[in-house]
Amino acid sequence: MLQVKTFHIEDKLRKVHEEAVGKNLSLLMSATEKIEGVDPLSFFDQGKRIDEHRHFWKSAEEDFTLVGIGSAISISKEGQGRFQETDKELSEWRNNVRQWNPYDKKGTGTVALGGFGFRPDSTAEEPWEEFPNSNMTIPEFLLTSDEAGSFLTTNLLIHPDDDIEAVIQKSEEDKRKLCTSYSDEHAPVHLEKIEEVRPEEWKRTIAEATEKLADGTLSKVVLAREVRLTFDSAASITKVLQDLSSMQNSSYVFAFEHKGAYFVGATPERLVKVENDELFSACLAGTTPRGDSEEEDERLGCELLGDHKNRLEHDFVVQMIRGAVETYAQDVDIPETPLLYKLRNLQHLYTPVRASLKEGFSLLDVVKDLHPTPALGGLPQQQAVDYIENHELMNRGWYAGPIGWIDGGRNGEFAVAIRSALIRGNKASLFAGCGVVKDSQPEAEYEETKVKLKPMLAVLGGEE
Ligand SMILES: C=C(O[C@@H]1C=C(C(=O)O)C=C[C@H]1O)C(=O)O
Repeated sequence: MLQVKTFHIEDKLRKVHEEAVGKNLSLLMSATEKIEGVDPLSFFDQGKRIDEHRHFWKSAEEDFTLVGIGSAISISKEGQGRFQETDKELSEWRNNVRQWNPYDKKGTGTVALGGFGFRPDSTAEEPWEEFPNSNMTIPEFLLTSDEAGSFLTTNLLIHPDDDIEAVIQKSEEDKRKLCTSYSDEHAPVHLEKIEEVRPEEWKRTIAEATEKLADGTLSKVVLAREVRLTFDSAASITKVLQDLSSMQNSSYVFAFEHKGAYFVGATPERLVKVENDELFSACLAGTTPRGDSEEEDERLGCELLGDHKNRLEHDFVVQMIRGAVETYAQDVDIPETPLLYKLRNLQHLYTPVRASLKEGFSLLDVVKDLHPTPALGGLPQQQAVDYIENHELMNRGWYAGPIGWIDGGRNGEFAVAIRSALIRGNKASLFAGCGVVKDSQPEAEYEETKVKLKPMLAVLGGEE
């Protein structure tokens, strides 16, 4: 067992409980301590002994991991106001928190992790029955790891009628379990069946969309499809996260658990990040495969940079993101021409966005206006979203929605939940989509989605 240095928070808990009794009010307590020798994946794995509500987040560009176990505060909203209502409720809890956090570290303390479904109004349709429309959770136990070390935050909602000694004992036991390194073997799954959901019909929807696009009502629409897998046994999410982390460079690796179902993936696409009031977004649209040799890879990259159809798809995203960011930020810096963003199986056109967040706005304000960008929805936004609702052959649920975290100090990051799968026991649904413009070819788009499915397929027993 690893030796973990922790400070004890008993006295703090007793003090908060006394106050809760005195005021006859539930109070949120948050205490952050520095710990050593805890591996984030092990912490996640051990979390299943404590609560079936776990979150995992690894940043794409830096060594920064968050793991949340259990929930002190869980906020689920739906409808057009879901981002702002979530923001408001989080602020109310944070304004009233009894907090001990001697570290000035982003991603510690009352961090909320979670995500929002693609549509504001979608209900729990198959296969998303376990997932609320949106959920942001302040976990009971949060591990924050970066190159400077690891921090453990305990967030507990203390009620006046709690048996505080029992609460103290349980939280100490839970922490001990979480900080014990895992010994279980995590075997890969064996794939028994792959079922593409109506591939020929999907290609026909692409052809129909190009007709609609040719008449000018829509400029771009993103259409996705689903592939269903069956395994010989339940998939180990720890193993899936481990493999995604080692195989997928430049990608956010994530898992969100709700009632035994897991939304897992490795997405390359940042929606927006705010750190020290600096705002970063990214335009990612336009796709080609990686080459087998260096020369071929370079040739494919050059062709992508010069390809009219892909540049058009990409420019729609740049224009829209610029407009949304300018509302909330100043000194907006967006290069004129895109770069290449190279992943293991694919390369994308990529334009980074940098700006300064204006005072008085929060990360979720920006998320509300950015989502969905034309990289996931289309243009004009509402017509494209309605077109998707009426024509796509699957329920998006959280696929292509914003997922991420936000702390109490205006720092946080949201990515777009693509290259993802919903896993439940020995079954999984994988999702992948592509931007359709008037010149798109159904067969080429089908092939593109096949490559986009590879990262998840490869860690679920399929071929890469
Ligand atoms: C919709 C997806 O990817 C999006 C579509 C892209 C494209 O059409 O070129 C590229 C990156 C993503 O913005 C997906 O992977 O499911």
